[in-house]
Amino acid sequence: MSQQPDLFASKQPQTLISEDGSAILYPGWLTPERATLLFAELDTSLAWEQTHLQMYGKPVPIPRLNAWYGDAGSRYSYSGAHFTPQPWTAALQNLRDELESMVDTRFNSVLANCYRDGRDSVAWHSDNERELGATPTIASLSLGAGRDFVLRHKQSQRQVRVTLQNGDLLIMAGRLQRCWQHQLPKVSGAVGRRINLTFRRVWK
Ligand SMILES: O=C(O)CCC(=O)C(=O)O
Ligand SMILES: [Fe+2]
Repeated sequence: MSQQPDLFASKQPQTLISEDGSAILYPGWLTPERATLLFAELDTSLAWEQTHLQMYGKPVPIPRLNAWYGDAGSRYSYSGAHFTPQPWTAALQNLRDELESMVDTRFNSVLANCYRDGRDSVAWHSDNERELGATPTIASLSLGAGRDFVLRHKQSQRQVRVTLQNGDLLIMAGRLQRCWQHQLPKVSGAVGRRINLTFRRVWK
């Protein structure tokens, strides 16, 4: 018997984590057509930079490109590097408005990451900088190549792994950044370019 294609079920939100914070996945939040257009636009138009972090007094390039956009004054620091946001582009502002009508949060900034290939990655971390507040709601939109994203509970070490695909939205909220870490591991073999946008609220 052939399997019924999962046309509608796959569009239902999936609760990945509901204890010690929440992580909810909205598969295909953007249609593949819109996601692919948006990927191409952001890839060529955002002010991508190579950030260096100081490690034992030496500048070390992080394994991805990034760009920071937001309201004036939403200054953000991250592992000792300071970012002053670029003003919103029309595309990013439209997305922010759509996301704000979905979740009960005002986002005043967005961190864009570009993973050029499988060697680019994000190491284990929590988005727990003070200026995000104790229980930040973070909206993470994935565009381009699918990549695995892993969450790990700080105490129990329990892991939750999900492949984030073109157009998928992940909402992380509540105590998630206090109780869990996350990473985007490197992958061997050919993998395409990926852009991730994390919309955040930075408290001044
Ligand atoms: O690229 C991703 O999906 C995650 C990025 C991330 O964790 C971050 O920028 O804090
Ligand atoms: Fe993160």
